[in-house]
Amino acid sequence: MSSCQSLPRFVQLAQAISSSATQLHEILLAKHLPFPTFDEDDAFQMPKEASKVQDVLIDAAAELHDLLLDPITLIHHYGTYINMISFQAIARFRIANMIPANGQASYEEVAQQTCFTEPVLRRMLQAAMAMRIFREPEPGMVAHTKVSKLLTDPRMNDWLAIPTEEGWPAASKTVSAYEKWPGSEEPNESGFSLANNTSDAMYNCITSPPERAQRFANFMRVTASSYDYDPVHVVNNYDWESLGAATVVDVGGSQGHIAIQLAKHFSNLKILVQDIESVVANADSRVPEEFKQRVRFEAHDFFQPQAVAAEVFFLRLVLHNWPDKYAVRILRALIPALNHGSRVIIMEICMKERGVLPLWKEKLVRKMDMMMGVLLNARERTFGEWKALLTHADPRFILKEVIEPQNSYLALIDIRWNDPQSH
Ligand SMILES: C[S@@+](CC[C@H](N)C(=O)[O-])C[C@H]1O[C@@H](n2cnc3c(N)ncnc32)[C@H](O)[C@@H]1O
Repeated sequence: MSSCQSLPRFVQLAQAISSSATQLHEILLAKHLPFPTFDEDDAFQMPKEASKVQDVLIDAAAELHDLLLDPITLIHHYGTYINMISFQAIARFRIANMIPANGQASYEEVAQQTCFTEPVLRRMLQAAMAMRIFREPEPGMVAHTKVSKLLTDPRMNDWLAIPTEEGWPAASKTVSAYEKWPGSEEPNESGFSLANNTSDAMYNCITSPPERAQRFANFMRVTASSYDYDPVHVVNNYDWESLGAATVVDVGGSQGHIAIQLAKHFSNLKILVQDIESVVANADSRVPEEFKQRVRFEAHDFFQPQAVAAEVFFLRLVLHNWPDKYAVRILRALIPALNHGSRVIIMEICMKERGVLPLWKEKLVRKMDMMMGVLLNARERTFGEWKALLTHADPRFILKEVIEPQNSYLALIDIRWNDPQSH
């Protein structure tokens, strides 16, 4: 865009969109891939080679959109609380399942399966249609788009239910929580705690009733299945091979989804997954027979001193759930098991300064950061904040390298324990 500085910004943006759209078209043609549509059976997936073009297209189109709005309409556009009403209705009543695949249902038929009158239901769904969720193939009728079709999967519906049933009430109390507990480092002093009128932190509160726990588990499963969180980034972006016959402790490793992938790709590795009792209780049954010798589970509270000797302690998506005071405790609890040169690998978002990421990705990362605050009074951290956290926990934690896989928000932060006195 630098060659056309004299042109007004909206023209520069339109030109960037035009040339990037041509590039994307050529990539898709060359690879015989389908073009994106909103059709319910749409099979489009952005090829990895097109990710730079995708960044330019989305950011330029969004900037053009924002640029052409007046300020009040712009604020109105980003004030998304109204959108949550349709999302909540759709998720709570499982409305996506009321529309037949490749068919249609009338507003009246759908309304009869909910608590809404037909006019209210129609308003809810027409607001959703403005966001590409459902469509009106003819007056009075509702059909799927690719977005609403996705929600027919019960796990995807739960994925939508968590922001509406848990996140939205908690978000509305978050400013009040920061006001009530300024500078708090307690996970139970959050918008979530206020919204639920509880002194429990989110993870303790969300375990009952069972349907609530199941809904949250499904939300986590869907989130973990997105490409950004794919275990492939753990496998491909660290030199596990060079560790030889090493033991890796996956601290807070849930039911072993990362451990199984490590065992599958690195036959010399043994992985011990530690998590809370209820999580690891039956986890062994999920491990394929061929890996059972090398993937084991242990109930261990990561605030208690680590007792297992290992070459590597791996913590993925653990510390971002905790305010600094607790993250420091989790790191210090590893110290009894660390020898000079032991590795601690943290896999987390490493927040960038503003403007480094394409804006559409920065928006997603900043939402994740805000969500950690809303739910757990926690946060995502920048490189500088990770470094400061480690030094605060103990200056013998030496940050060696930050590895940033392509197409993943999660970086691998490679740390060595530096204490020649330890064995
Ligand atoms: C966000 S999940 C991350 C799971 C996994 N590491 C991954 O990358 O998908 C955080 C994990 O920390 C576990 N956890 C929470 N409190 C814990 C504690 N006190 N001791 C051990 N694990 C805990 C949770 O059960 C959960 O599995």
